[in-house]
Amino acid sequence: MNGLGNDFLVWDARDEPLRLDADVIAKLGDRETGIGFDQMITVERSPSGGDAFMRIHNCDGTQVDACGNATRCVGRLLIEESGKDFATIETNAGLLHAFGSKTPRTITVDMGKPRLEWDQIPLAEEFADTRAIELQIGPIDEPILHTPAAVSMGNPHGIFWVDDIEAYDLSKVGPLLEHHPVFPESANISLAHVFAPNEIRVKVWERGVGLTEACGTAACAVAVAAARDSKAGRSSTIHLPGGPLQIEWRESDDHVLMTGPTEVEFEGEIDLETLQWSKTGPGDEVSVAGATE
Ligand SMILES: N[C@H](CCC[C@H](N)C(=O)O)C(=O)O
Repeated sequence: MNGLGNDFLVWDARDEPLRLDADVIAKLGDRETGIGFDQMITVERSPSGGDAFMRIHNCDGTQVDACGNATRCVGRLLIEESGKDFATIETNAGLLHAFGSKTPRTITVDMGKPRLEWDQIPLAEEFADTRAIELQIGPIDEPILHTPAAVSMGNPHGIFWVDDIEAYDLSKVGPLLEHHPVFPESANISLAHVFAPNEIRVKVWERGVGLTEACGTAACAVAVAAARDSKAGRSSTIHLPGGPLQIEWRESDDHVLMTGPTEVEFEGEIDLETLQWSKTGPGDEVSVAGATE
């Protein structure tokens, strides 16, 4: 499945628990020799009353606690399976609620509250104001990127405000920033440009993955960082390379709502001994226009 091109292997392990070690996940995630994905999502029985538990591994095999685009995809599967118009998904970052919409395959997820304190991101130092922390790369007198905002949506994000997201080689500076010592658990890195009222262009270097077409938690983090710093209102459209996500940082309860599309690319099966895999079923039918609805 994918959400705006951020793609996932979604494994239903509710009947038969699945335990894969990091190097098997990395092998499956390899786009040359494996199936290829940004994250592996394992859907498990929820021990505490959710419709399911969602386990997330980046394609480097690291387990992480939040993945917005995948939450929409799992939400869609659970909603279609149950016939209800909502689903509750338990994650290590908390219980999330997914809601269907009148547009097929478009799902809204309540991603919960952003974490904004230095030790919640987490950051290695006690920054009083996480809207702009001391961090820069490049020549001291002419830094390439500097003073990012820091937000957690259950995973760490560093957000650099720029005037042109294409003016930087994110594949080069991304890894430096992802593993910068100021982020003790590394971080997902976004370049963000507010190009119109409540319209923000974003490009993401994802922790444990690299450049992706989209990142739902980054979209949430950028929208919150912009609102906190009066660069946008509490509702904004985040334009990622793979397409737009609508984000609302709700005033009443501080929750962040993310709305966007989902797509099933194909169904398949994998022999876990040989890691051979094959397609066994189609994905979403593609509309005449060639784009999925
Ligand atoms: N693509 C995911 C984010 C994965 C974050 C992961 N790269 C991490 O290490 O936190 C999303 O849609 O939110």
